[in-house]
Amino acid sequence: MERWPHVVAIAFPAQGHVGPLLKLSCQIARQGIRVTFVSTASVHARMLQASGDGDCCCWGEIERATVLEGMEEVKDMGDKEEVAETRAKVMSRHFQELLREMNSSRDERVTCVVADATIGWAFEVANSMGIKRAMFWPTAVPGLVLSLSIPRLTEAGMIDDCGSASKDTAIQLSPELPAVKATDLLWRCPGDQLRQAIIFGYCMTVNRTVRISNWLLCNSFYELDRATCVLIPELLPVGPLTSADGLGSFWAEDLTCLNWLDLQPPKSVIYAAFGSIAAFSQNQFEELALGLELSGRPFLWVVRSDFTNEDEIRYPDGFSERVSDRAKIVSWAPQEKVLAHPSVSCFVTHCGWNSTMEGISSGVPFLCWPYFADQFYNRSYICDTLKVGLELEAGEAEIVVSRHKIQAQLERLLSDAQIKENAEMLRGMAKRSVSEGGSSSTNVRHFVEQLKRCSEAGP
Ligand SMILES: O=c1ccn([C@@H]2O[C@H](COP(=O)(O)OP(=O)(O)O[C@H]3O[C@H](CO)[C@@H](O)[C@H](O)[C@H]3O)[C@@H](O)[C@H]2O)c(=O)[nH]1
Repeated sequence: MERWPHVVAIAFPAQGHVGPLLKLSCQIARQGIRVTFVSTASVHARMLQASGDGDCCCWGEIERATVLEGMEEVKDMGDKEEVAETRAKVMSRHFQELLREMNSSRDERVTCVVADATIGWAFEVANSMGIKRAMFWPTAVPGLVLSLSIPRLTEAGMIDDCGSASKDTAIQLSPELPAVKATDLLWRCPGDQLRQAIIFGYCMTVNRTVRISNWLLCNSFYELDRATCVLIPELLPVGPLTSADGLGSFWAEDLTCLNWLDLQPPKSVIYAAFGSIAAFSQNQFEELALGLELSGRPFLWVVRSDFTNEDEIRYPDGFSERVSDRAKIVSWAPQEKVLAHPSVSCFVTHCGWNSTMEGISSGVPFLCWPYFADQFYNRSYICDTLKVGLELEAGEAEIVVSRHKIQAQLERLLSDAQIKENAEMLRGMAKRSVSEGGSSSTNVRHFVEQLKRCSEAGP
């Protein structure tokens, strides 16, 4: 019987995880691999609804399958740990059933499970069924090295059982990389110990996941992360994972902002967007609004309906009228297209890794305002290592950043010629890595070739 490789991809059910894995899935599918993308029914429904006509170009090339949310079995919705554990248990059980069903009802057996590193259970399931495993690391590569170092750091007393470190801690992952500060630990969630415990728990499973994985993939490119890649030689950077067609978006993109951008002068617009999770206090939201106003420049601001901790979005008095001739506010933007637009001058960001890679791909300088977890490390990476941005926030969620600080940092950023030059250089490197023969596209090709060989060899 003729075999074709069949990859089953599954991500943690959140925008920042589903998006990049779906983009990778599409690349693999375009190279002749059969791909089934697995998520929860609600995630699939959101993506389909967001793409308007119920479909977007890549879905034609990949199949969809669903696993249960796990929410059905959660007893106490207020207990975040219980929610996380129950969901993992239920999803894992259903994922196993799904794989069994696929293996029994198709001519081709599943060749490989490609899964996000945050769902260690998917690797356990695939391992127990003798299916090959590719781990996808969704954030900055040094974060992977940091996660792999947890046992050593705990043993040396540098971090405690909750992943916290004393203020003056500096973790040297490699002589080539700046030391990781206590405030930049991947799992750090200021003011939310429970969330930190959950993320630290995910990071602790990474050692095991790496051990049982046949491939390690990440959303970066070799030239960007050379110093870290030498620490994990088997790592295959396959990024930046981008797609300009809104693939995998959970919200409908407001395309009117592209027409608005067309009307603005080149490199004039401040783009402010904080990913899919970050939520501001009302006070902080107002300072941001007033800081953008004080900049005196045109701005495009993404304000999700759940962007503040209040029931509804409330702008400062008179704000909307005062900025109406130079502001565009949308609830979800076609971010990659926006960042690539010639009118955009800089990116005010929470430093989510996808936003970081998308900003790097477009050569925009960053004004960094991290909110939780890997975003603190990404901020330092952007500002201190890559030198393509400035920071805005001191690292504690409860500290309000004033409108004047926002205005001052925007001015500094936009007049910094070196940052612009560095950003432009990275843009070129990112573009080369994904073009024909570039490091990332070669890595994807090698991965695909190996999958094809595996499938020829059989299970
Ligand atoms: O108006 C918008 C705003 C965002 N996006 C997209 O949404 C994604 C957001 O991803 P990311 O920047 O990584 O932010 P989060 O949604 O916050 O992602 C979570 O997942 C990431 C990957 O693990 C982590 O780096 C983050 O800290 C974590 O919060 C990106 O692809 C953006 O292009 C849009 O398309 N339109």
